[in-house]
Amino acid sequence: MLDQITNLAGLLKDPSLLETRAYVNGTWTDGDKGTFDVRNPARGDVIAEVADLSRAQVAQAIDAAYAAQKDWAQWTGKERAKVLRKWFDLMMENQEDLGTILTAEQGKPLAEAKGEIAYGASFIEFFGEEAKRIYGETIPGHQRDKRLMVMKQPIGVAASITPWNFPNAMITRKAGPALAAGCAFVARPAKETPLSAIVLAVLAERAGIPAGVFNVVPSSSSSEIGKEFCENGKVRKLTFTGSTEVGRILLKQAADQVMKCSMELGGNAPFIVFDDADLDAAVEGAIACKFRNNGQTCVCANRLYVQSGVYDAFAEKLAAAVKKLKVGDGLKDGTDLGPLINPEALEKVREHVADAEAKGAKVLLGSEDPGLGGGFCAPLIVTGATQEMKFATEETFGPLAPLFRFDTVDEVIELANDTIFGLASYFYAKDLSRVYKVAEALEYGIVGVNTGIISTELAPFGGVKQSGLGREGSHHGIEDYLEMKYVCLSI
Ligand SMILES: NC(=O)c1ccc[n+]([C@@H]2O[C@H](COP(=O)([O-])OP(=O)(O)OC[C@H]3O[C@@H](n4cnc5c(N)ncnc54)[C@H](O)[C@@H]3O)[C@@H](O)[C@H]2O)c1
Ligand SMILES: O=C[C@H](O)CS(=O)(=O)O
Repeated sequence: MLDQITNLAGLLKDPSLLETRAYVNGTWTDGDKGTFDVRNPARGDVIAEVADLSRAQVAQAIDAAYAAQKDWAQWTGKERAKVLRKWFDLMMENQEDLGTILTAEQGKPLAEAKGEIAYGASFIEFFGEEAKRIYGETIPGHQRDKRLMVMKQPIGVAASITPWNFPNAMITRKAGPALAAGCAFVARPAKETPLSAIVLAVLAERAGIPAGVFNVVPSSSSSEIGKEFCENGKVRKLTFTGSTEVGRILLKQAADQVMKCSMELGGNAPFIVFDDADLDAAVEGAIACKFRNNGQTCVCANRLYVQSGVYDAFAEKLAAAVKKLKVGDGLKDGTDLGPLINPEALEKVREHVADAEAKGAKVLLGSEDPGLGGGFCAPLIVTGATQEMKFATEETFGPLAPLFRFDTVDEVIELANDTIFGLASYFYAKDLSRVYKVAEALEYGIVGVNTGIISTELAPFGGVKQSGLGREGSHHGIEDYLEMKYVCLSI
């Protein structure tokens, strides 16, 4: 039987990091709607009661951000860089506690949670440095008395809506460039995982980020808060990470104000193993890519295409590796796979397996129940997968690896691109000509070649087709929070 978390603060080196109120204009604030429960997905027990803000309170946070942004934009890039560096330092000094809070509310193994804290903090570090490099330009005039300039200026108030699967990094990947650019930020985290967002505000306050510049507005309501973000005239930027379905809703709502939007949406990643691949490396990459966060990432392999000549060998090697994965409580040492976020997520995995079996697939591994109850699921491998099965077009978002067979390069490119999504893709091959041609032919924003992990703050992360708009990370990432102003000077 799994232990209950009866006192989350008692698990922390610094219990004061566990805050449950909202952070608005530098003030810790209760919710007009009372509180909502945050549950640990491993056990289902309530670990915190968090302030439930009303739409009116969120409007007040937007007002505060609008007022604070004027002064924040006057800070030099170097001054902003200094407080962002302090924020980064505090995240890393408290990495263990932030990881424990994250695992308690999201379920992922503590080692992964601590890894997310470092990954999330890296965006604050990187964009703090970029704050000093927001360059304009001068352009030779079109007439002798004209001097042309381009200025880069902060867009204003940025409103953020983020998912539960990376409750730290999906916020910092936005707040980093936003604050570095001189914007103010209002974050509405997922109701499943608000604690990781709130503790970012605790550390922002300690770092000296001015009141009103970074605000966290937890709420059990999602659509009402989304409408406030889209309809409030003081919001200049909507930055969303989540499903394509919700992204569409928000884009339609934001259209009324022609609001600038960044969209990091759903995926359906192909993972292709060619017959000249290093199979052991491909298995290692498939484990990392498919089962990170229990398959609950936007860039997880959703479809594994294996060339006929190596299909059986790859399936055998993958099964041997998957059998070693330990399912259990994320707070316990040695756990590789925690629980899924909720019972509905487990049901979707079961639905995809049942659909595949009904259409002729075979469950190679993972049919047994891990016997832990709750949202725990044994990692699964299915063989005989075909494009007619649900997981060919829908994100499974769970620990299910369907193996598709293919014969030719042209065939697998067509299969891999046969989706409305275009976020991440992966393939393993050695022939240089094949590597270059396949990387060019895949219709995705991200291509991993001989690797299953592509995530870094140094690179532009984002999708094409219905996987999103814009990029997060890299020097490109700050452009989404800047406006370009052309000045024509007559002398
Ligand atoms: N591209 C990326 O970087 C990226 C990263 C992580 C997750 N995702 C995607 O997110 C999805 C999983 O996360 P999820 O289940 O939280 O997604 P979701 O779209 O259901 O929810 C995302 C956020 O939007 C909020 N929301 C839901 N409906 C809303 C509405 N009508 N108006 C305003 N806000 C609303 C939710 O409360 C949550 O905070 C997957 O599709 C995954 O691929 C994408
Ligand atoms: O779920 C999607 C995140 O963007 C995952 S990561 O950025 O690859 O860690």
